[in-house]
Amino acid sequence: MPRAEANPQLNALVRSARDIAKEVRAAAVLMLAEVPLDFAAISKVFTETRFIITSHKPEVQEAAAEDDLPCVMLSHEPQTRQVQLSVALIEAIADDLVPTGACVVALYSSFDRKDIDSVSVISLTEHLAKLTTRDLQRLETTVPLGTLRRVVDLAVEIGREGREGKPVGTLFVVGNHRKILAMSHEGVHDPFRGYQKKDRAVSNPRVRESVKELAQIDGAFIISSDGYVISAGRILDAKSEGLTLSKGLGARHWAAAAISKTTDAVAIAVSESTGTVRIFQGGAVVLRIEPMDQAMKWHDVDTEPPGD
Ligand SMILES: Nc1ncnc2c1ncn2[C@@H]1O[C@H](COP(=O)(O)OP(=O)(O)OP(=O)(O)O)[C@@H](O)[C@H]1O
Repeated sequence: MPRAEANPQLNALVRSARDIAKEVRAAAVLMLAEVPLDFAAISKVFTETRFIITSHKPEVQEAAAEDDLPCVMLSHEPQTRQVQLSVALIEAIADDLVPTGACVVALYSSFDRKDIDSVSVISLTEHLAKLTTRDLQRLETTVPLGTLRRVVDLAVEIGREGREGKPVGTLFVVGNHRKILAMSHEGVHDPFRGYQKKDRAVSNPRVRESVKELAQIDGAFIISSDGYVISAGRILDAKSEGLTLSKGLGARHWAAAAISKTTDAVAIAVSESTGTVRIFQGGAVVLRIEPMDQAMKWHDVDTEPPGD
């Protein structure tokens, strides 16, 4: 495959990235590339640090594969560089290419459309605490963003705080609630039965507290698209045949994958053992959020992506 020539600017930036990575003990150097470069030659500079390519361009992904280098594939959507880097880092963690808490040096183009012109040092702990609304928007779900964001926030809080010093795991299924009810059965007597609608809104702080308390019971919370708790303690009956999940994920995560495969609902699982929140869509993990020490902040991205 033909490769773009490396110019002196790129060579200088690559060497700087290598030196910075060494200085800050970065776990990897991540290059967000727009055109296929001679990645094999560039990787020779990184003798002590892992070199990862990321791109939404198929020709760049092919070039990385040809050069035998790890590549995080981005989907083709108009996004800001910041969002592309966020997504790439989340995916790199999910693929076990870099550990959470690590530091990564990123090489990308921010002022120029194609030529790499910038180097950033990104601390993954701080970075991942700043999920952008677009991280959720890109999921393209029928569930309104407001509902999704509230439930994800709740899940992250449960994963981070647990209850009375004990870790707590739980499961939320959001959207298409009639179908989800039909595809599940009562595990415990529904603690929300008989409550008025306003006392079941996930936007209500009192309801959020109840959900956190009830997260300790077995089964899943079923949440409607418009953000009301429909039921709690439901055992999902969807079959997990034909699905693949990472090693170490148990029954709760298989149930989340299965229900998101058989319906267009979004399943959000909080792991009891690690506090990690995984968002499932179409039978697979589409977003993974590691537990943070500090509260997660949502950042709206208003800048427009650079044109193609
Ligand atoms: N089909 C299901 N529907 C709803 N909840 C389920 C289902 N299967 C399991 N669970 C819930 O998952 C809990 C724990 O299961 P398990 O430990 O196997 O899950 P896991 O995926 O390993 O998650 P964790 O990381 O939290 O341990 C059960 O106690 C139950 O509350």
